[in-house]
Amino acid sequence: MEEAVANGPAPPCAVHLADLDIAFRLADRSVFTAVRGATLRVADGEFVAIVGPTGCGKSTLLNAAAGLLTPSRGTVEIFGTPLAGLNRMAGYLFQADALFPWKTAIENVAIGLEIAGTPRGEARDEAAQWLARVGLGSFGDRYPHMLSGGQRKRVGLAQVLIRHPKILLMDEPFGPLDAQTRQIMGNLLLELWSADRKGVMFVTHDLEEAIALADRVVIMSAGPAARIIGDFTIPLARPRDIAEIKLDKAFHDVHREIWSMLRDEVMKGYVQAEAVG
Ligand SMILES: Nc1ncnc2c1ncn2[C@@H]1O[C@H](COP(=O)(O)OP(=O)(O)OP(=O)(O)O)[C@@H](O)[C@H]1O
Repeated sequence: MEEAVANGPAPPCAVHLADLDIAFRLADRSVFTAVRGATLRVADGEFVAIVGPTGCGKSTLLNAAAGLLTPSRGTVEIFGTPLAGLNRMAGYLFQADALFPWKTAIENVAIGLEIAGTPRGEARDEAAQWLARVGLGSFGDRYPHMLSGGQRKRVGLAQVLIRHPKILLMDEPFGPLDAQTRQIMGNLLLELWSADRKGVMFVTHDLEEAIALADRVVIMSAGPAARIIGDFTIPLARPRDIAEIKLDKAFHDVHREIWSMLRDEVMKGYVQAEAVG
């Protein structure tokens, strides 16, 4: 039951995954249960990071929230409505670039609006504003291969945010970037998110990144049949600077607390990966 607040019932969660089992049928017809009994609520405007050992099921859980796969048990609700098909309230940012190589940066950012029916000139104007917001105001005419990895991520972020999704689903979005660029992108993400808070599910294997960004960090156990085994509120004030917050004593305290749980699962994850490999 949703918690009641002073002025009536609490508003529905942006994402509510309730008791999900997610299973895959393998080539030999056997069934592999990747996730079992996972329950996760992401409130509107809340930034939740999901961390766990490699291969535990983080992307699988995100894909269930995206409507890209159907759980074998349990329910997915988006703002209180059961999800049927693709989650059209969500914007996705994945590890791999999703830019069209034959379109310029500004065309890549504008395309979502154009497809939704916004006249081309208007879509371009808005795309130019978004490119400026992500620090690429003078790069609109460049094709993706003329941009650095970090710049392509900025274009990707603008491409998602221009459509004003109500929820952001992010799967290791800064994974391929070097450490400094990751920090810069993390700060940019926090700046944009703070200006217009949405519910965020952010998958990462990097506990430091998760703590620096999120309001809550959720820990998954090693698979198969991975479960959510920890849910930590991050007691760090905002606004945050990703580099500076990592020097904070409170950051170290919460990192130690979460890592004491995560460490064992990471070790199990490696043992299982070696056994399969
Ligand atoms: N389509 C599929 N068919 C069969 N098994 C799958 C499928 N997709 C994922 N899996 C398995 O489900 C488990 C969870 O995969 P998932 O990609 O969600 O893990 P992850 O935690 O995101 O991993 P990583 O941190 O390495 O990216 C893995 O054992 C994976 O091999």
